[in-house]
Amino acid sequence: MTPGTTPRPPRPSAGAPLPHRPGRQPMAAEPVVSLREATASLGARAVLRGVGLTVGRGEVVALLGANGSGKSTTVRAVVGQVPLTGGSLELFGTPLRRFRDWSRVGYVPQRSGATGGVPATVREVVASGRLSRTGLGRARKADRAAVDRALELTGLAGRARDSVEALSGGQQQRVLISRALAAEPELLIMDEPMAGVDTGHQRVLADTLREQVADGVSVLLVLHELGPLEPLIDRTVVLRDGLVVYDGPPPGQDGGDGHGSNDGCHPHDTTPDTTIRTGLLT
Ligand SMILES: Nc1ncnc2c1ncn2[C@@H]1O[C@H](COP(=O)(O)OP(=O)(O)OP(=O)(O)O)[C@@H](O)[C@H]1O
Repeated sequence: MTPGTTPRPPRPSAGAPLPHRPGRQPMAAEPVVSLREATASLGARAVLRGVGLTVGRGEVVALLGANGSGKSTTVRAVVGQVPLTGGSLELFGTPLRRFRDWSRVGYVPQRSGATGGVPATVREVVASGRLSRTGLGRARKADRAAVDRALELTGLAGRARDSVEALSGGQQQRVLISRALAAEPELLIMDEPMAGVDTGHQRVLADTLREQVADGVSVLLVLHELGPLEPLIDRTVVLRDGLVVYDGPPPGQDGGDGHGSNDGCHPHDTTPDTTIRTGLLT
């Protein structure tokens, strides 16, 4: 990704933590992610067939759906790793082709080794998340402090000097989350961040995410189940076969009519509960 050079704007103050946010409205501002009628192919397969997805400033959106429905491809398209064959994508109001400010975006890919086979310590991998801010320049005090904080937030401070290869799969996943947090992004995109993480650390990560959200960070998550993140989620978007089949409140936050709100962009033909369960279980 291209390191950004533009200084980031001041964040809104953190204020009180947000314990539960049913019915919370997205903040009025241009969306941080605006994907419209997106199509994309992998090999010969049309994987995204007209996906519309927005993430408002300060909003937490969960992307759900069955295996192969196109969730990872959608978020990979959002971070510029999968080219669109049609439709449009804007990040922070800027078309992707002109977007350079990647330090504003933290991305945790679907579970993969944290080192890519290169021997490195936990701290080195987490510090690499800072490169989008520092480039290849020397790490300054603020950079070192951001890395320390990212390590603490995921419970890895005590493992900072260890080789990543000596960590378990779930611990490596936490390294990748730390790496994304180290950049102090305004938009966090995480593809199944809880995969392989034990329940205790899932709660720690949920608390961490809650702090990020309270600090004004927008979040797009690929999830298979809402789990401990459920109270944080403003909106769920369900994909099926490369199309959005539901876009609205998560189950239990839909005001009781079972249909939730529709932003007019996406058809939804069944209740959130049914759709989400169907999306997850088919
Ligand atoms: N490199 C590839 N080449 C060809 N097809 C691919 C490739 N990667 C993914 N696909 C196909 O794209 C479709 C969507 O895959 P994607 O990984 O986006 O799904 P997903 O919803 O994230 O699934 P999961 O829940 O299993 O992670 C699948 O049918 C998959 O087979």
